[in-house]
Amino acid sequence: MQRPLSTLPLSSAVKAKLVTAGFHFISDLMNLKAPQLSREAGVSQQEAMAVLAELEQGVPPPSMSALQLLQKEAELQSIITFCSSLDGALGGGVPLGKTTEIYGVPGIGKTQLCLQLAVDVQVPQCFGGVGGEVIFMDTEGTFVLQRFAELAAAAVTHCSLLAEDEEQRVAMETFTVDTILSNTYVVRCHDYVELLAELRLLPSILAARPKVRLLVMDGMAAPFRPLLDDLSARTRHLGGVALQLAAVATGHDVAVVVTNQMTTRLLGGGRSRLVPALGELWGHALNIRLHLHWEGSQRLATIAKSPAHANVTVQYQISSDGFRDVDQSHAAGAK
Ligand SMILES: Nc1ncnc2c1ncn2[C@@H]1O[C@H](COP(=O)(O)OP(=O)(O)OP(=O)(O)O)[C@@H](O)[C@H]1O
Repeated sequence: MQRPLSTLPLSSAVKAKLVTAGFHFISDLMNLKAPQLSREAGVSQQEAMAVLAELEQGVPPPSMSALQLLQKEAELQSIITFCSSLDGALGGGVPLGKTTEIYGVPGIGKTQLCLQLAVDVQVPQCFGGVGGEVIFMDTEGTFVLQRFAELAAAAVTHCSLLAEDEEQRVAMETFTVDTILSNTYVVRCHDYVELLAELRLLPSILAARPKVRLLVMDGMAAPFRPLLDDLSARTRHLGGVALQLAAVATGHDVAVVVTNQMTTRLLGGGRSRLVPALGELWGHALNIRLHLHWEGSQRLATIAKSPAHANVTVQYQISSDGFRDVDQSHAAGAK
């Protein structure tokens, strides 16, 4: 596990300069001398020497007992996907407090699932939801308002049909398309600089909006494409992003969901295969990876990585109402 620079007792101005220059972990600084650090991070020689002196001192990492971790895990809820077979495979849905990546080929339904989750996170608690709000970071203009409103309307209709007691009928008064739209905060990021800046603001945004339970980052690879010629900077930035997302997930009990595209990896001998973009290190940094793919004309979701669940594959479809089970005789999710 890499130690973040934020654990060092440095001034926030120096930390900000280091992060802007792409230094996020103690290991990023390990083999640097003060003049190089000063040059690369835009800090004074004195500040660079102070940073390196702190590294030598070492700081004990924060810790939590296994029992505390177990209690925290037990309290964490999940966001239902409205596809009961996927919820079952994930142990109840997309978990709060964890980072989840959805990857797959274009058109397979990554954005549709993100939009669906952005609606579902707002399902009232008395229907089995978490009654939260959502921040949707959109890097490629994929947040299509009309489609989102369509999914919201379908979810509202679904829940209103299920409402059977007074508590649920009262909850429906504030679970409307309008409230879903007004509890969805859309942030458009055009490049990695904007994205990194937004991420740095996230802790204060989340402090101001304590009901946010889902952070979606749709299109993780796109902003970093310009850095393909500078792989070490890209790796450093991605490492920092993964760390910030993990901190948001655990520190604010938020489900962090990112989407990733596929890229071609050459295997030699003229052979190639499709793999998730952004590399192995990125993949290791996330808690759960969900692979959406085709089998003939059938859409499948496979849990490619999870610390707690088997690598199960389930079928799903995208209907006009949204992300759903193939067998509609299954419950659609909310209870
Ligand atoms: N109203 C709808 N009714 C049924 N299916 C729809 C509807 N809207 C979108 N879809 C399906 O969703 C697909 C698009 O999915 P989505 O945009 O989530 O793909 P993606 O995996 O995010 O792709 P990319 O990597 O290109 O962004 C469409 O090709 C279509 O099959």
